[in-house]
Amino acid sequence: MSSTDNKVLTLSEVRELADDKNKCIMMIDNNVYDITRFLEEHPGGEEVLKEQHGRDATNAFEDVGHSSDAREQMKAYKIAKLDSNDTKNSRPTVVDNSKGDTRDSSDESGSSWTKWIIPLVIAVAAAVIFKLLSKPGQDINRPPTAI
Ligand code: HEM
Repeated sequence: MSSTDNKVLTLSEVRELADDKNKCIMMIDNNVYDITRFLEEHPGGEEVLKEQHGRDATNAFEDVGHSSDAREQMKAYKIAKLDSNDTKNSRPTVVDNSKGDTRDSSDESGSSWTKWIIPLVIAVAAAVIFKLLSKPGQDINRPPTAI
């Protein structure tokens, strides 16, 4: 855990930070990043990042389909979380899974397991039904036992 884990910035504080045009500050998924140091290293180039300065770059970031390596890398540039009062307004174009709920990103793990649990249940049910149906013709070979 880094010291930035507990830091929270409001949208106006982020905007103040972004007044410094020599920096590159952006919000992705309700976290605030200072990626000034990363500009030159970014495989996608500096320009695309500079365009997002002071903005919510969640959509732009997701549209590229960044690798898990990229997601790992970005943690090093996180400076704070976005204040939960500001999370809705800052990402108006993002499809909001939490229906306006502004709890933190631990919600996401909740929604991701639901994606595979339904197919899993269906697969298990199908396997059980298949097993029941394919039991070698017990009823045919074995006469009913007299009581
Ligand atoms: C801290 C934030 C970011 C990090 C750490 C990061 C990192 C990376 C990395 C490692 C790659 C190489 C491909 C991959 O591994 O996915 C990449 C490619 C790229 N990134 Fe980013 N990125 C960040 C933010 C952004 C943003 C906000 C945008 C869009 C505005 C963007 C646009 C691109 C583009 C266009 C590519 C090139 C994709 C390609 O050539 O296939 N990145 N980024």
